[in-house]
Amino acid sequence: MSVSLKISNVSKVFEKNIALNNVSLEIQAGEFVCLLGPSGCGKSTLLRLIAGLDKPNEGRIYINDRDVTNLPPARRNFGIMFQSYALFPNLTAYENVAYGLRNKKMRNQDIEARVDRLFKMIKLDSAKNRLPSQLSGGEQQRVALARALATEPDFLLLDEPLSALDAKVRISLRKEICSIQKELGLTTIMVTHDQDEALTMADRIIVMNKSVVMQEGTPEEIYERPENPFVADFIGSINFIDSQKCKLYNLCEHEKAAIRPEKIELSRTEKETSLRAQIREIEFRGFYDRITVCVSHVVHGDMFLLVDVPFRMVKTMQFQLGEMVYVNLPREELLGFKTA
Ligand SMILES: Nc1ncnc2c1ncn2[C@@H]1O[C@H](COP(=O)(O)OP(=O)(O)OP(=O)(O)O)[C@@H](O)[C@H]1O
Repeated sequence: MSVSLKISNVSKVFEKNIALNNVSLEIQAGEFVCLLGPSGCGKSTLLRLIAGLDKPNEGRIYINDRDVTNLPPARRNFGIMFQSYALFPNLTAYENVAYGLRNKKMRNQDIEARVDRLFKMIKLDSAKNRLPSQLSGGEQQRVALARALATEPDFLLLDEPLSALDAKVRISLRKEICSIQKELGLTTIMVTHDQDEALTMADRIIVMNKSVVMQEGTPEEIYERPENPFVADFIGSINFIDSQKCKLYNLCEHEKAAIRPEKIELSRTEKETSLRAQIREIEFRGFYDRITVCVSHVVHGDMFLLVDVPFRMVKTMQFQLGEMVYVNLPREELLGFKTA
């Protein structure tokens, strides 16, 4: 069974350090939510409170509308997976997964059936009898996932589960975790500071900074409509344009505008709204080039913009360093913010 979770006005203080400041969240049954934010913003603390490994100073935590704020971790029925694989080194992969079930005094044949099913799910059937030291990092993390799922938890907590793995393994495990989560319909909360991970895996992202929630929404909402400069800057790349330049170039009425590098158009032909700019830097990024252009003004100085040009256009246009070009900032792609 999958459960809903509710965090209501939760604060946590460590001595004089405020780790969480009046945080409220609702997570639906079966939802995959990512807590995303820079180091020290309070993500892991929130996860620990949900698990019951720590208690909030203020606020309540509910599982399926039942107040569990004072319930010990063992009675909250969650599975958890950490960054460090944390497998028992002296037990085989199989016994690591079976461990929680043996503790529950489940019958041997039932344990066998369930553990076999889990090894099929993580596609590691052939490595069941190996010790953790005989498994790669990615394989160990898959065993850790199977172990977290073995007791059929009501929800799954993942604390940076992929950050110790190399890039390729990380990407394939992202997909595996997502498909297993969807297959089981299991409410899942994952802590990460990796924006790509959150954007590709989550149904909903909760962006945190300095102990508070800055914005929550689907990956598309967070990326396309960030509500404040912090979120705009933390997720993806972005150019900020100050109010003086906004007015000077007739861009928008806001105090601060922002535009993502891939939304800016670079060309050799002038448009009514385009600005003259010089190419100052070309950085090869594989499937696109990141080009830095400079729009100069004799009185108001330089405005540097990052522009992402897709690979095919790079090939046909052959932009050169130092070349004068036109940049167009489509008005509908400009995000406007009030400065604090
Ligand atoms: N047991 C503790 N004692 C004192 N301060 C703590 C404790 N745990 C966390 N903190 C502080 O609370 C704040 C939030 O920490 P937390 O671990 O939740 O951040 P985080 O977002 O998970 O960071 P990271 O991505 O680096 O793990 C930090 O300032 C941290 O130093």
